Amino acid sequence: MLEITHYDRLSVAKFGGTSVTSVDAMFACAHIITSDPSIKLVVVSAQSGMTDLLTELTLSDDLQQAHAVILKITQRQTDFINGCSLEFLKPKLNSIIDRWLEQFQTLVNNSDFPVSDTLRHRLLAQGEYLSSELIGEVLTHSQIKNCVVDASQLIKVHKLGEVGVKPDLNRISFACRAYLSKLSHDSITVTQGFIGSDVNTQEFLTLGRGGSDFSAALLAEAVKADELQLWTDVEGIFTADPRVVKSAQLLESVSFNQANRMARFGAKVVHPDTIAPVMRNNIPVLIAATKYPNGNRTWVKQYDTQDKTDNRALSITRRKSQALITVEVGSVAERIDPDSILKKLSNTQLYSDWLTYTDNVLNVIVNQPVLNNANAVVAEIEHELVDLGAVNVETDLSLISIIGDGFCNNHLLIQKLLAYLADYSVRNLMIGTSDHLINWLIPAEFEETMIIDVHRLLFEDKTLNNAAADYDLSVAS
Ligand SMILES: Nc1ncnc2c1ncn2[C@@H]1O[C@H](COP(=O)(O)OP(=O)(O)O)[C@@H](O)[C@H]1O
Ligand SMILES: N[C@@H](CC(=O)OP(=O)(O)O)C(=O)O
Repeated sequence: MLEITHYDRLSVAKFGGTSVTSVDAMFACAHIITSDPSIKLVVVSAQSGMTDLLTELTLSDDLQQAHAVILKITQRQTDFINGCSLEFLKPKLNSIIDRWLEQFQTLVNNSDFPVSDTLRHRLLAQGEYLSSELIGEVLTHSQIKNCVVDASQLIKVHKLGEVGVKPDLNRISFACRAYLSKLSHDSITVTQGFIGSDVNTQEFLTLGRGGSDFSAALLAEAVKADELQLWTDVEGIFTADPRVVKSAQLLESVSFNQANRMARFGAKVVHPDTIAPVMRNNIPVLIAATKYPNGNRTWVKQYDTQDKTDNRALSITRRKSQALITVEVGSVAERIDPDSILKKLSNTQLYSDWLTYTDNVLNVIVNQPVLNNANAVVAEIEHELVDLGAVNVETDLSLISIIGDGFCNNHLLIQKLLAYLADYSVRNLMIGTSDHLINWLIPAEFEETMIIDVHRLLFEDKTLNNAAADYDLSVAS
């Protein structure tokens, strides 16, 4: 295996959507890179809002609709240039945008609508291609020697049906090492998050919404980085989404396991697949705000002892747009093997990490947008079970989770939580399956009020804090 020997220390820094959304924000990224010579690999997302626009475009029924979205994208780039206060930089950035727009329009004009799956991936990826070229230019103006590399040449994956991708770690590692070993030690590499390609077919692929964190983690693993840095619009991981709970408190340090659970249960600040690659390699992760590079931050790292003994609730998270599929599997005499239903579900994008089977009723929570794409499967299950039981699908739910360690043994906390939840039509409350997670479903309309209230209960209520201490279980202060 090729060794990368010419760096004393190597960090991968990923800059999210808001960090590349204006020229000023890009200069803030440049400042961070200049201040930390260990940063050799930079991963960028699309400017915030761009992937939403590109998604809208991929859903166009015809070229006319697609052109209406192109107009919005063009306006966005005009605003980007107008927001640049450095006149000398404008022509360079303008020429990058013009070239990109021309290629983008050609791609759209040659497309058939509705777009094919292959084309959908290619269109979705264009936001990252643009932002990487733009930031490359800003870095050059900041005297940072850099080279922009196409991530589809680095992030090699296996396409899993229509469902997703599985990274090929050996191929990613080989591609990254081959590339970095040729790079001079005073140059950094800029690449796109969110983008990859199939190892066998070379088919162009994207990694799913928010997937740039995952790209950065895979690259950190591939080059055996000393550190992964996720630069975003908040100072780290908080006790709740700070946009929802103004009094949310920053967590200075969380373990890989804790961060993994928070991400999986909806703390959007980290993509759910990010932690596995860094955890495998014990690579610490810094999460910090691009705007306040010297401000507070969260470290995600190996933390085994604390993990087991801390006994505290750490954060409250939510997964929006959830659907609950309830399948009545039938009476004991004539019941259908729930395995066959699970197999059906697992063959679709309806993959779920939350299911129960009790009293001949199978409950499965899935992401609603995915459910909408998989209606045929729901109909198929419904058809098979028509004589035996019913399939019911409830939509517009949110999955609220409390995540921590050992806090499920805090009797007073549980008592107060249940008393609070009693006033709501809570569904599928899960307590005690593990001592680090409690979660439940709630109609989306109650979600924000509930998060604010439960946050107050967990993290701001002094009585509960004292009671928790009585049980030798402290709630995060
Ligand atoms: N527990 C949490 N701690 C911090 N941020 C959170 C949490 N839960 C959700 N978020 C949201 O995550 C957002 C950052 O993620 P994202 O928008 O994907 O950033 P980026 O585009 O930089 O990758 C924050 O603006 C915040 O609203
Ligand atoms: N462009 C992608 C990738 C991404 O990770 O974005 P962000 O870092 O802004 O969450 C998306 O919007 O889903």
